[in-house]
Amino acid sequence: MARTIHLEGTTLEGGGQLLRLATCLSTLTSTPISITNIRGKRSGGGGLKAQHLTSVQWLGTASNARISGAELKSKEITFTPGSRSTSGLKWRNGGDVHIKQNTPGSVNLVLQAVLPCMLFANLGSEDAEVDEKVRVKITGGTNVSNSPSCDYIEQVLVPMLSLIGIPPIETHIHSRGWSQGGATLGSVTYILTPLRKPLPAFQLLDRGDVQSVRATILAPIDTEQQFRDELDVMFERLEAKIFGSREPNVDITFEDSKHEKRYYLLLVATTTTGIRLGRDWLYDRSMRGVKTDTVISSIVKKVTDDLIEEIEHAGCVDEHMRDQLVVFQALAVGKSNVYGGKRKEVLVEPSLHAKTAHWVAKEVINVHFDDSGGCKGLGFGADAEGSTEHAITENVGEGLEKLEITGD
Ligand SMILES: Nc1ncnc2c1ncn2[C@@H]1O[C@H](COP(=O)(O)OP(=O)(O)OP(=O)(O)O)[C@@H](O)[C@H]1O
Repeated sequence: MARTIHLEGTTLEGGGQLLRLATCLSTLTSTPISITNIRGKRSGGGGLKAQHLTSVQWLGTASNARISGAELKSKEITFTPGSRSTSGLKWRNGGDVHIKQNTPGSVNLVLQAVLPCMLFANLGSEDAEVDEKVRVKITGGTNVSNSPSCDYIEQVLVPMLSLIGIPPIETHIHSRGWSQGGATLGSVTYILTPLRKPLPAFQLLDRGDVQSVRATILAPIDTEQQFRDELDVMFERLEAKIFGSREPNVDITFEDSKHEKRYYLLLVATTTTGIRLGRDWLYDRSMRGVKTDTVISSIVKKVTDDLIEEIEHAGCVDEHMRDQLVVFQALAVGKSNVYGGKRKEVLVEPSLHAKTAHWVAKEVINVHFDDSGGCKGLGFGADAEGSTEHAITENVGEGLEKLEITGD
């Protein structure tokens, strides 16, 4: 049995992402891990919330893991996946999966934890029904502060994953789940195709020019015109900064959020090389008491300012995408490079989330990220032709198709 790798949960960002990435890599590579002081840098004492517990339990069931400490508020877990040569990974690709939370915990943070497992798990398995698509329905929050929204996943993450060689993923939002304006549960189904071959190294080095911008507004219906007007004025003012000498191409869509406290704006720039840069904002507590007019103009200003910053550094990833690609760099075959851009001639530093992901990948699977964002990946599945190292059994894990976590 491999030695258990210990991770201190207060390291760097010290939030839930450390736990998600560590358990995901542990599951795929059958590496036992323990984590102490989980989410130790978060207010309220840290520990597992429903969203984190959901991910850990799904991955634990998929890998037939022995887990201790998997309960709400727990600050410490050990996660020992079953050895592949004996029990194998129980997750078999294909079919329907429903992961249900009864709180509006971010569905996309659950997706962040389970997606690499669903994409990579069957590499090297001779029996794998690799042609079968996986339809994963996740219940919870679709628009939650400090996490990717479903709109961001659909318009930014999925196209970026396609660029690096992941088969296209369909997004079907059935209903919105909000963390603002009273807790509301929503659900979304992602339809994905598991990888047939190890993921080759990828190079995201050429940003290209911005050729279009899409604005997605979710807000009370009576604010539609004001939102559109504010955006029109803003785009006119910033035209040269966004499009340079190109013809401006802006598309605005509006959806009624059906609640006076639910405002969300996402701006996505698409470049000539297919790169997507996204920035968004969800109305939150910090804006309570602020008048509607001011709410709208502040959101429009904040999100456009953030997008301009992303455009000006000329890198191939926005701040949030950078850490979300780390797991794919870490598992790919060969050295993948992701250019993060420059500010005042100096390379943009990886965010704390990205640095944390680099650290977790180094600790759990011993891959190293250099200062410019390059990483020679593990080559997951590349040595598995005919071997059992990354192969899995045919069994479908009991309980994987339907997982329900209750509690806060
Ligand atoms: N606006 C956003 N758009 C896209 N992705 C985002 C956005 N905000 C945060 N993220 C991503 O969501 C993840 C958040 O990780 P983090 O550890 O902060 O989450 P968490 O599980 O909610 O933890 P905690 O509750 O401990 O903060 C990161 O991958 C980050 O890049």
